[in-house]
Amino acid sequence: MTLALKVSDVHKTFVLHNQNGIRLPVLAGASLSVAAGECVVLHGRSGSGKSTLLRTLYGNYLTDTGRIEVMHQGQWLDMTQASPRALVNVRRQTIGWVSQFLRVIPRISALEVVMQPMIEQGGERAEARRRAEHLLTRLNVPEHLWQLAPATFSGGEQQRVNIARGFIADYPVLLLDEPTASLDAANRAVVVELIHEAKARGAAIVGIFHDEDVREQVADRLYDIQSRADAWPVMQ
Ligand SMILES: Nc1ncnc2c1ncn2[C@@H]1O[C@H](COP(=O)(O)OP(=O)(O)OP(=O)(O)O)[C@@H](O)[C@H]1O
Repeated sequence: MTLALKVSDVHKTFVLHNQNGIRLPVLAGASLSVAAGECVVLHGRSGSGKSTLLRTLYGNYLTDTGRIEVMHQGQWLDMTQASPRALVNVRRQTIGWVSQFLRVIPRISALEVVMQPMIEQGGERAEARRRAEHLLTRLNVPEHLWQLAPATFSGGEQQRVNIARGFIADYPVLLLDEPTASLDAANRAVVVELIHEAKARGAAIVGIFHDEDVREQVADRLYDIQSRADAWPVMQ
């Protein structure tokens, strides 16, 4: 078993500075390891901290304590101590993020939006284009939309463009934040296939899936988040 991600004793408290400095303790000693080719699904009641943990793994939130080590270009790198420059490099080469929301870039065509992560990794344009077209076809994004900027696309079309963008590059680690939310059954099935293919090539995946059916199809194991808010009252 080759580990790709090691999370040790991560604590995270939100401090609401504009609300009298109220402290919201959310993560209390989160610890998990994820191997290459494995999909771990975050599990817990609403508000238990699933999104917080996923965002923390991507370096979006600072931690109070703990380590988040990722195997990056042959070496372990602690994301909690990484410089902004290292973080950018990790996100370009090692950790992919797929959510249901597309950050729309004005005037850039859907095809270019999807190709971009692979080109940033140093991929050939022709190969990136071939893969992007293949993914957009699989995700049922009509061909007449490919040359248009996705700003005017429907919510579901934008979501599928974003999924194609998230799966085009072969990231060693993938973080999936409800990528199937509000997709129809046919497109949900495509995303499940993409996840199986990513696992088969050795991606280590951490995801949140509210759809139980999808969860059962992709999860190798569940990681139960023991919410700190269950144990601690909100403190000032
Ligand atoms: N940026 C933030 N600032 C302050 N509090 C936050 C922030 N993000 C999340 N929280 C709080 O942290 C707690 C956990 O939220 P989080 O979104 O991680 O839960 P979740 O398990 O993903 O919930 P759901 O299943 O409903 O999406 C909640 O009480 C939420 O209010």
